[in-house]
Amino acid sequence: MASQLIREWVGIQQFPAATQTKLLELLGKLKQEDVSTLTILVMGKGGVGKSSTVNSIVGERAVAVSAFQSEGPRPVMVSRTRAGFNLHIIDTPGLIEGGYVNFQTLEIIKRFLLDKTIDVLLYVDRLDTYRVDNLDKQIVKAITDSFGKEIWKRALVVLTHAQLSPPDGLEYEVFFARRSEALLKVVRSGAKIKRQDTWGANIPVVLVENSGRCNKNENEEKILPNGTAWIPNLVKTITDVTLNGSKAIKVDKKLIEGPNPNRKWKEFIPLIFAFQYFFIIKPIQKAIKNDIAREARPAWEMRDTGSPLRKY
Ligand SMILES: Nc1nc2c(ncn2[C@@H]2O[C@H](COP(=O)(O)OP(=O)(O)OP(=O)(O)O)[C@@H](O)[C@H]2O)c(=O)[nH]1
Repeated sequence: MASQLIREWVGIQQFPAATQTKLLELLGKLKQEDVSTLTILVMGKGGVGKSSTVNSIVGERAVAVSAFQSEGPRPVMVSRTRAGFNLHIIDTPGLIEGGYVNFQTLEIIKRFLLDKTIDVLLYVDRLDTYRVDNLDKQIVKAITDSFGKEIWKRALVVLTHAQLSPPDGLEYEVFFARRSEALLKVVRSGAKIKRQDTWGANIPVVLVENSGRCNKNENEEKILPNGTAWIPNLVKTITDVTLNGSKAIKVDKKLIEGPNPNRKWKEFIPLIFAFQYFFIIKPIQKAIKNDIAREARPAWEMRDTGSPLRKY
């Protein structure tokens, strides 16, 4: 990815001054930590606001947004550069079709990602959905089977449509906490993150409101109902995940064409059984046989008992 081919990140200038300052600070923090390129992968169901979130981050209409199923060519990578910092955001098609995970779409995404390194995964869903179901778990499982469980160390859950009035008179923060916990539970279970993997409890959940009708604060920044300016908050969380010490996910041929990255050790199971049989079980059996052969049989065992059950 030669930097001279990347378009200047002009969209940043359309953010209000307060947002621009915070974003430039965060980019400065990344550069300080020697991170000058960031590749963000955006995944989730169809129509949840993936493309809109990409556009919100770059500050321009870089990818097509549609209320109906998107027909634009995707996956697509939006690349922008600013003061020596390169930002790549990969928007992907929805992973569900006809009520099932579309594995063909997943294959297309994987091939598109070949030789790229995923720094951060944005797993997008909506805040204003009240239930999680098996399909949510299936998507998480499909992502995990494709890129390995480790991708969730580099993930944040993004909830769009965040400007809502919660149902049943629930307070906003209570509703947000419940929705987050329900989704995180699905993520932990779909990705088979164990209880002892404490990082699984710390996958951040971030709120987003892509609508043009989003409320603003006195600095003209788009805010959530709880007053948070959400664009700097989203970019700050992306920065935190990038710098959390876990490894970025390199998508190479082995990852794409090889076995499920979560099951690579399972291939060795027959070998382990063979090893146990030839080097542990067999020698023990031999030792027992030798022992029996060496043991002198007691005289009473050799005697004819004269039992009526004896066969001739
Ligand atoms: N009110 C509101 N509408 C949103 C938000 N995000 C997206 N939308 C709308 O939801 C619809 C779908 O948004 P997209 O960004 O195209 O969703 P997507 O996940 O990329 O959809 P696919 O292309 O089908 O995968 C569009 O009409 C958007 O305007 C949001 O945060 N709030």
